[in-house]
Amino acid sequence: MIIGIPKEIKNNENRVGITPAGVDQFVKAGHQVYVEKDAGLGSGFTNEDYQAAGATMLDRADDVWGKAEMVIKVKEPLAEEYPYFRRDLVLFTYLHLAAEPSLTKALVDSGITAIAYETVAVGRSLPLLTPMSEVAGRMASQIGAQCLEKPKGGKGILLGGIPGVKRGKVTVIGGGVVGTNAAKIAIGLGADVTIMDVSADRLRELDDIFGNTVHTLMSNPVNIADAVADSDLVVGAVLIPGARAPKLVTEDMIKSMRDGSVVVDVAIDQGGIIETCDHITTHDNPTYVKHGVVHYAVANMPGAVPRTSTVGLTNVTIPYALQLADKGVAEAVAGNASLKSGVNVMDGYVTYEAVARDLSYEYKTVDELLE
Ligand SMILES: NC(=O)C1=CN([C@@H]2O[C@H](COP(=O)(O)OP(=O)(O)OC[C@H]3O[C@@H](n4cnc5c(N)ncnc54)[C@H](O)[C@@H]3O)[C@@H](O)[C@H]2O)C=CC1
Ligand SMILES: CC(=O)C(=O)O
Repeated sequence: MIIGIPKEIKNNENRVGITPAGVDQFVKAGHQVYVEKDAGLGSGFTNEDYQAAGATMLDRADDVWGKAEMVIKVKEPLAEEYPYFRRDLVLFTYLHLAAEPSLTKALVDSGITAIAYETVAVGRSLPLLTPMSEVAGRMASQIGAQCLEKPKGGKGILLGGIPGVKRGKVTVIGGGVVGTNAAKIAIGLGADVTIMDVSADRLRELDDIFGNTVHTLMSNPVNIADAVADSDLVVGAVLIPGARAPKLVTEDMIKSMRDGSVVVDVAIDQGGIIETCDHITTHDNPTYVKHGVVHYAVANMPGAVPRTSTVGLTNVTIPYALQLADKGVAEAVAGNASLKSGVNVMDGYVTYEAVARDLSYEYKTVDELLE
C-alpha cells in the first residue's frame, strides 16, 4: 500500500503521524511511504532520518495526499485539507467528530473511509487514546499550577503550599486515564486532590491506587457544585467514547469560584465539560478569563511536547496501521473488532453510533457496508 504522512498544520501541532522507526516497519513489510518535507522536524526527526528509513520525501502536502492510499496523521484535518478527501482514500488519525460537524460533513460527502484513533476499543480501553491522555493529564496539573501564578492571571497560590500555609485544592472530574495522570502530578506537587467519577468501581480502584493521598467522590451535580466552589484548580477529564462531552460544570458553578481560580478542560476535544469553555484555545493564546476564572481549553495539548508524544502515539498506532496496509481496509476491519470500532465514516455514512446520534446523521454499521 502507498502510505502518506503530511505535515500537521494545526496551531503549534509539532507531532507527526509516524516516526522513522515506523517508516522502517512499513518499508520492510513491502509498503511505500511518502512523507512531506520537514513533517518530522517539530518532533526532532530530520528529512534524512526518514530517507534513511526508506521514505520518499515530497515538497507539497497535495502530492502526499494525492499519491497516498492511506494517510496517517495526528490531528483532525482542518478545512484547507478537506479538498484532499476522496472515496478511495483511508484516513487514520484523531477525529473527535461529535465536536466537528463541518469535518464530519466533508468526510461523509467525499465517501472516504475515516478511522478515528480515539474510538479504536479493546474491551473498555481505548489503546490509541491512552498515551496522549497520559500526556495531557500530566500536563493539565503542570499547566494548572502555572496558571495559578499571578503573572499568568491566577490568584497567586502555590499548589503545594509551604509549612504553615495551606495547600491548594484540585478537583479532577473524570477518573480515567487523563484524570489519573492529572491526579498523580497534582499529588506530586503537594496539592489537596479530589477525584470524581460516575463509576463506583472506578472510584474503588482509584482509592486502591492513591490511598489517603486523594479524596474520591461520586460525580453528581450536587457534589460537583460543592467541589468546584471550593477548588483552586478544576480539571475536566470525562469521556463518553465518541460522544459530545456532557456539560457537568455550569456557568453558575464557575461564578461560585474565587477570582483567579483556574479550569483546564482537557475534554474540550469532545466539546468540553465546562459550560464556559465555549471555544477551543491554542498553544499561542491558551487562556482567557471569564467570571474571574482563568480558562485553558487547548485541544492538542500533547502537541507542545512532541518528542514524547510522537513516539508514544506511534508506538500504539503502528500495529493497527500495518494491519490496514497489509490486508486493505475491508479485510483488516472485518477481521479486527477493535479496528472496526474505529471506523467513524465509510462510503458516505457515519458508522459510529454516538457521532450519528449527536450530529443527526443516518447510522449504518460497518458490517452493513461491507456486505
Ligand atoms: N485536550 C487534549 O489535548 C486531549 C484531550 N483528551 C481528552 O480527554 C478526555 C478524557 O480522556 P480519557 O481520560 O482517556 O478517557 P477515559 O475513558 O480513560 O476516562 C473517562 C472517565 O470519565 C468517567 N465519566 C463518564 N461520565 C462521567 C461523569 N458524568 N462524571 C464523572 N466522570 C465521568 C468515566 O467513568 C471514565 O472513568 C477525552 O475527551 C479525550 O479525548 C485526551 C488527550 C489529549
Ligand atoms: C487526543 C488528541 O486529540 C490529541 O492528542 O491531540
